[in-house]
Amino acid sequence: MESVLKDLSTPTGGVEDVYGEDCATEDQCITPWTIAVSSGYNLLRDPRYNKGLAFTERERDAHYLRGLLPPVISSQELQEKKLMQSIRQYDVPLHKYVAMMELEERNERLFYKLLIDNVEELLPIVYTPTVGEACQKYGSIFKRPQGLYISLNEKGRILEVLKNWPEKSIQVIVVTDGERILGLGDLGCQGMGIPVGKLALYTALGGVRPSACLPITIDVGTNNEKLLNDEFYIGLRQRRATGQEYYDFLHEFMSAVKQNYGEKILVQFEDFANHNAFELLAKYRTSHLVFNDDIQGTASVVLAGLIASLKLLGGALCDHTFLFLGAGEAGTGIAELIALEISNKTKIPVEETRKKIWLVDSKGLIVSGRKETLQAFKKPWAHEHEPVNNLLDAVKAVKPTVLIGTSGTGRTFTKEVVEAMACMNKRPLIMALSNPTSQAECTAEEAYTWSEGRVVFASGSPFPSFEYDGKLNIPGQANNCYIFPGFGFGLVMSGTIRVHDDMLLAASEALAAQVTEEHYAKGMIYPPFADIRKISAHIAASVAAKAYELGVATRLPRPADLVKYAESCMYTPNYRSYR
Ligand SMILES: O=C([O-])CC(=O)C(=O)O
Ligand SMILES: [Mg+2]
Repeated sequence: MESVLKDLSTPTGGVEDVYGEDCATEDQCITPWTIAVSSGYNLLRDPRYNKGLAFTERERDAHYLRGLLPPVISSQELQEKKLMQSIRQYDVPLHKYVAMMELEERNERLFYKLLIDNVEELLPIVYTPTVGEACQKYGSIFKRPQGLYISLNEKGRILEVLKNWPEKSIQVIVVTDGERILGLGDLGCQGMGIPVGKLALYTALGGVRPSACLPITIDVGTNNEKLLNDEFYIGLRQRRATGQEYYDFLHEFMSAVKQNYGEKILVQFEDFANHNAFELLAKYRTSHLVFNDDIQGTASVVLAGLIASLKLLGGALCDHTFLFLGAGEAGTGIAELIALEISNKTKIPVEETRKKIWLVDSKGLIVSGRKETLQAFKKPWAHEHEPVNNLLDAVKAVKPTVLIGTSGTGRTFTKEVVEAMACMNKRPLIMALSNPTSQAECTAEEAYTWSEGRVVFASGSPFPSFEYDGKLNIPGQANNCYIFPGFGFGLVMSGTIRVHDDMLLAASEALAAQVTEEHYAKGMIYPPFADIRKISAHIAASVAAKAYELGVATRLPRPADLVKYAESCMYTPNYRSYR
């Protein structure tokens, strides 16, 4: 076995063709792939094509289903109604999650139909916050593997592993190494719930075909002692590989992906730890189509909220002062995009526009005196100031109009902090972005109460509406899921080969433009999720337009109406008729 595998990974005759019959020379092994029409019992067990009781009489005859189903024929709408009823019967969100995952494995179109038609209700189940709990317990709830697992055991053979995935025309990969899952830390191999969840949203919110989506978890070990000692843990039982070993492995992965899928495959990095995320993005952004959701997606969604919020706060972006708690991927990513947007609008150099943006990390305000010991991604934010060692004092010193939490640590926007913001600003803007809900810097209720109803509030995970002094406040969900599905779809539909920061700005502006007067009246700075497919089409169109303008789009000629084109390319989950 060993020698065969070695031969396979270094083909001699057929160029770069590990399994293919066409190019392999006679001394090479090939895989006898077959393509078959699914019918009968197998058709009912193929989630892509199964329609359950919705198969028509004619289909039951033509596809050997007679007797395999009870006589009744249901519509997809009735199936949807039944499933929503059964999901609503579970009190525990994790049970709803498991029910949804089981549906995805049984009947893919019905899964997406439910998700699209009930997006506000089901997003918190298949996504934050419930997906966080699912990852923590992934080993116990694990039944059938989803996505592709690439562990250090596969070193030297990653291309082969990619070939084992049954779908060949992949357009989007979401990959994690599980080291920083939401604000929950290192969950190792169990981080798989995140790429799976993100890609479900690529399809439901963005319209990418499910078969074109590939979730991947790279397992280089975990430093989570609890998991290492958990008998149900599903990953490698070793501490994380680091340094050269880690980067070599990631490089093999990135090379194999490009070799297998070509130039136009989008790789979305998700929930990598700070110490790798910035480096990986910097390294691969010039050679691959890569997008870091935690740095760039979060930045784009927050900037959209800020642009929209100006209607409520007044002034232009350049008139505001920003303070962040948390100087990791999200914090510095958002800060940089704000600085870039202000610079573009005012023509002031970005080195200057950064000066209205301040960050606090675990050691206090980032100031020039700390420059020597700061990690590279924090250095641009080390402005002249005396040391300040806690958030409350930083608020008092910097006097921000906007306070943004990206620390991954819950309960850090205390009553004193919110009151200080409310004391200095008629309408303070506060964003508690850390996920899941347990890690939010404060709740919506706290923000509205402590500011006497004056705050404009948004959070990363959803909070319910809250009535203060007779007025209903609807908190925004400043989550990157507003952006990445439409953003990625825009790249895919235009055949774009590189991501440029201007595309992020285009996405922010497209999202902000979807907020209407009616929304503003309710204190909203994001449009409702119920409209997300339309929103995604607009984001996709703006991103594609920018890609064409920059000359990195390869789908030529450029469609004249990009919004219409986006809408026409989107996957819809309605059942298809079978001949
Ligand atoms: O997954 C989410 O809800 C947002 C996100 O990327 C993160 O928190 O890492
Ligand atoms: Mg993330």
